[in-house]
Amino acid sequence: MEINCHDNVIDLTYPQVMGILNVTPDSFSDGGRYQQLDAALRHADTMIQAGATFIDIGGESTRPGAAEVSEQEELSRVIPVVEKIAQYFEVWISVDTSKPQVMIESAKAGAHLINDIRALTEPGALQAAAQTGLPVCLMHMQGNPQTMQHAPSYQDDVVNEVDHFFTEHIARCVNAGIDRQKILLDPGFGFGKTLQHNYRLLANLPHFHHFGLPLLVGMSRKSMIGQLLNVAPESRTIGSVSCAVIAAMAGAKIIRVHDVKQTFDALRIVQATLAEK
Ligand SMILES: Nc1nc2[nH]c(SCC(=O)O)nc2c(=O)[nH]1
Repeated sequence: MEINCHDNVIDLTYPQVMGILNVTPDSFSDGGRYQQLDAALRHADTMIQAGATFIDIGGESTRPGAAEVSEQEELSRVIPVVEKIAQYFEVWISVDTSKPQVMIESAKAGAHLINDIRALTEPGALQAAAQTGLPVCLMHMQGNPQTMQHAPSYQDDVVNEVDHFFTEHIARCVNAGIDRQKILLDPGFGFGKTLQHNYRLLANLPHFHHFGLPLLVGMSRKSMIGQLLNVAPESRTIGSVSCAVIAAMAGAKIIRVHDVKQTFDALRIVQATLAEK
């Protein structure tokens, strides 16, 4: 399994690490630390040195209750970082955005992947993503960041509802001219899910392999770990790596994390194990 962008191909036979770079003032676990360009580039370099294949740049915090960010503000946060990382580093650049203009400008600046927690549902986003020609990650979310954690519930089993969501949004993307082989799927841990919903999705990740598309997962330092361990986000590394190993052993191909070195080392163990299956 692989993904490609402008003749860059990433072999996804084994799971890869995506390092999180929040260039926001209010992200839940590292908000404000990388808002300055030099700090952002230093952190990107650290994560690349630690084994990250992707760097995911986010200019809008999606923490429940986080402030909305204007298009201009998000562009001013994200584009300079994309430009400099593309200029100085050999790494796949993912941009975590729902805004069409941020997608377009990021592609021009050298991004390789569009990562949209709203699955290209904002006005103009689908057309913008198709126009860039970049691979896209479609993530499931119930509701929106402001309301999604107010008693999430599913009529059917959460796995079946996420599966239906993927079917619907893959078709929507293909109809808009996006190559099906450029789509990645993500169940959206913590986005409109209870603790049980999150672990039901983790326990049943192999269910989604029937789409024949790479799975991207993001559980790093999230409340699905905090609610079990009762520790602050920066103390959830072991829980996060545990989730990464479970997901990678279940066939997830891209693991989106804060703790790159620890996850990279754990995925080396996973790779040695999967190679002997
Ligand atoms: N694809 C994808 N993108 C994401 N962006 C965030 S922002 C909240 C946080 O990092 O806790 N989460 C995710 C995720 O789970 N999957």
